[in-house]
Amino acid sequence: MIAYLEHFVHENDSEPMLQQQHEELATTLCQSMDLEGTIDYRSTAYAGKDFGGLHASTPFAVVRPSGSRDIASVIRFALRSPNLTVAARGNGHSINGQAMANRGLVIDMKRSSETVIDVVRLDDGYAVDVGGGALWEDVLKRCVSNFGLSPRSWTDYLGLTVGGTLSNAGVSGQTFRYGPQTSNVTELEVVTGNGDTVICSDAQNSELYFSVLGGLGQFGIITRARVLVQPAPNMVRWIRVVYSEFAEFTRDAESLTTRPEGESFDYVEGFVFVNSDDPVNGWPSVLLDPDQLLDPVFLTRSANPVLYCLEVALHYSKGNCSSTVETRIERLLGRLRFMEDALFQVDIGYIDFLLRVKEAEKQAKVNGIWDAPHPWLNLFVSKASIVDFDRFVFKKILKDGIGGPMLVYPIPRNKWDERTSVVLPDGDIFYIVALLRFTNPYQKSPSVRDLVAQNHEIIQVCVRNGLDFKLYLPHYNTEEGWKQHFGDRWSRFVEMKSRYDPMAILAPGQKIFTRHQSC
Ligand SMILES: Cc1cc2nc3c(=O)[nH]c(=O)nc-3n(C[C@H](O)[C@H](O)[C@H](O)COP(=O)(O)OP(=O)(O)OC[C@H]3O[C@@H](n4cnc5c(N)ncnc54)[C@H](O)[C@@H]3O)c2cc1C
Repeated sequence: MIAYLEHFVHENDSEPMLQQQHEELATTLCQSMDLEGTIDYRSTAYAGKDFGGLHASTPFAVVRPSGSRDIASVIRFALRSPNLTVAARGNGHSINGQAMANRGLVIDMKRSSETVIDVVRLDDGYAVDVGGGALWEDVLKRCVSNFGLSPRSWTDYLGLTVGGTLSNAGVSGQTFRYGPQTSNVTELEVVTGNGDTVICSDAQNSELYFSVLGGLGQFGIITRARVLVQPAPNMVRWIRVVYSEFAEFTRDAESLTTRPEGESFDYVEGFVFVNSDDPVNGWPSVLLDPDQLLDPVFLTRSANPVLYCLEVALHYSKGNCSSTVETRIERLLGRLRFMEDALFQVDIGYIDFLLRVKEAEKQAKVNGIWDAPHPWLNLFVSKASIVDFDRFVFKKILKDGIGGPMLVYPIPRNKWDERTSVVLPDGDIFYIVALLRFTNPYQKSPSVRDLVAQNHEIIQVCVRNGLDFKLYLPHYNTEEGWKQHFGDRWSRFVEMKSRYDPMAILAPGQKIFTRHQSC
């Protein structure tokens, strides 16, 4: 069987398979792997693309497993082959081909199961067990509607899978309080690159557990996660305030993200925008409600090329006394030094707040910019370097905007578990910087190649000026790049790889290791 497969993987480059051959192969492979799910050789094009739209590949086949047993079978099958690789594909929302397997097997995790959620009682609260392929959006809806519970730590956009974000970190405006999503699970079920299905946690198989969290899919495929939850509020006051000076913005943002619970908002983020009336990059991007009109007076308030918006939110319940909520918000806002009257706010349902990017997605799909390439760059920049980053990058290189959000907000390091595979810059506080570029296919705009080059320029400027930073959702093409990224944690990463995926079968699209050839 393996020899038969190799024939198709390697020798049939120029001869497309006939439909009958496809079907024969699918049936034979399904039997050989003993799959309960399906394998598809024809409708595979989607698995050779991703949200970034910068890379393409040709998977050999897409497997739609019925559960973790199928996933283990696929990995064991690949282990027996001379050089097959296996990529778990969450929702393919990576930028640089990380979920691809050129000529390998792509496991479509999103279709692996329905989002079935079981509540688990812990000593000090509750958690839910969810499949690795579940979309966070579905987890949210089911947790709230079935149990009145909600995960504590989110990403801004919820069309991402549980396994996909846990393989990176998963950050958003709640990270300052609860840590990234990798700090908000207590147990995982993982199918390793050896084909073993292992339950792991802090107390059980902890080496695998911490390697997998933020492990870029290198050690195993997450088939289930136990996610911490808490009672869900039903309303949110969503507020944006504007600063003309970076120092004041960072002072207030750092203060809000390091105060004890009860003395701050429930969500804190921030972004940089252009001091103009440009609808995408300028002041209009700060408005929270289409009915809010921009007062022209704001446009003349500051001579700075870019301004800073602090975005905060407070949870409350419809039953709360409105004057108590107002008093709390006034007290919290009263300690901030934003530009006078540059305050915008709306009340919104909790689920709508968490799904806020979905609205933008709908609009972007209509405009064609959702499906166009996204040369995004995400960084963690230490507090010690963020002023220089503002000076060199926001105020110079990006002073005209990027056609999308330029997020920047602080995170205390003590909310991260240093035993996971995620690497962070030094210091007690670092900033998340996300340059979320959108390119408009219908308008004259810089080429994607120029934007990728600008990302390289930003990285080079950071390196040349000695800024302390790490790439988030990292992407390197050379081993040297990865070694530098991991620094003194590289040898541990390599050791864990040799233990849990010794043939380097998993997540080849990360381009960290090369599949070992079997004889
Ligand atoms: C619109 C948008 C908004 C975003 N917002 C945020 C945000 O606010 N915060 C944030 O932190 N990130 C954000 N991201 C980035 C996102 O977290 C990552 O791109 C994530 O990898 C995408 O999830 P996915 O489920 O599509 O994974 P994929 O892109 O499909 O996979 C990512 C990597 O994880 C591996 N993988 C996937 N599933 C599993 C699994 N079950 N087990 C093991 N490995 C697996 C893949 O092989 C691949 O290497 C955003 C991305 C987009 C496109």
